[in-house]
Amino acid sequence: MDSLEACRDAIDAIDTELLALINERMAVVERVGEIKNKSGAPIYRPEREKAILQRLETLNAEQHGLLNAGAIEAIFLEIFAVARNLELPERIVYLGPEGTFTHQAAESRFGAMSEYLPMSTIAGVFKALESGRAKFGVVPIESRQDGAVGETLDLLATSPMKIVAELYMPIHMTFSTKAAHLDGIKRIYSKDKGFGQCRNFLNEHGLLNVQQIPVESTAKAAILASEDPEAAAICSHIAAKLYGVPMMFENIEDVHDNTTRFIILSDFKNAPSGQDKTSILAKLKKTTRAGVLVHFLHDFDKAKINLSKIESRPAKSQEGFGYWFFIDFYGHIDDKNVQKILKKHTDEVTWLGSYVEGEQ
Ligand SMILES: O=C(O)C(=O)C[C@]1(C(=O)O)C=C[C@@H](O)C=C1
Repeated sequence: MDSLEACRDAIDAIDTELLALINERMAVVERVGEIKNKSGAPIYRPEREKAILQRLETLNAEQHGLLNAGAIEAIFLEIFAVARNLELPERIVYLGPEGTFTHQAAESRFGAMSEYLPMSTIAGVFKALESGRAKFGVVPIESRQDGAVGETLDLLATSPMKIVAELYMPIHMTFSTKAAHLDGIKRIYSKDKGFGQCRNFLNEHGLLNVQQIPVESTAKAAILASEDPEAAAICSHIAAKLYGVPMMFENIEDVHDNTTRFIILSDFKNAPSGQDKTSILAKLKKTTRAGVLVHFLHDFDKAKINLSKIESRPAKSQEGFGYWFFIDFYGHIDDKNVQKILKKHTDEVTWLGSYVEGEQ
């Protein structure tokens, strides 16, 4: 096969086989959809998708395939997204507008074929889910640099929606503007966290004294900057491109491996995958009494359960000043040792979801 033409003929022949195989797979998927729709079982099964990816990655390594794990994931995540759509088209609501990092996160999991509904606030995402306007919701929950997204935690505390998946995405910011020079810029728009993540850049470019206007999202910042030549936006690459704002500087974030953790919300419980995390909210009684939290955490130690995170938030509905604790740990709600703890603290703990641990 030394000519370009011969190579292309070979590719065409392989693509014909691939297409037939993918269609064959989708016919089986359609059958799965019928079975699930009869029983009302959830369509999205992150633990099954994880198992498929792991099996294929192992197989690929044994066969010394040319694809790396990232490539296998990219191809198959899109296949899963198409498959889910075939089983039952489901709408995904996310913190918009179009072009937010959350939009990017949602697309990475639900593919190009799904129907998306952008909301301008995190509360709007929860509302759309609770009213049944969408099956899945995607919101940010924490950033490596700025910590927790308080609004998401507060809404998790009161919503019946559960976390069904988590995903980590690297965050790169641009400084985008229609102005020709930096000194023509009178205001900068971004999400509040956007300013925090680019403090060094703003300082180095003498922009700390320029008015900073926090808006709901980095995409909204790009829209505003697209309408105002005296403004700039700290926003994503996608948003700058989508709204036609030239990028003056790219990758302006202080920490280049800045990552945001997103959660996917829905109304079902995942089956255990063997590599799960669980999120709970602990409203411990009498938080002013010494040792309450220590005693609670000691139960995890005794049960040999590792915590991955603990975050305290001022309680919203307790008398006086109290705290709620958002805790993530390794394990699934159905695990025996987890059940034991949850039963012991049944009136203090709210289960927020068990889901496959995301790759960082
Ligand atoms: O196995 C299932 O439950 C399916 O629905 C099939 C399938 C797939 O394409 O392999 C699709 C969606 C689920 O999220 C997991 C796997």
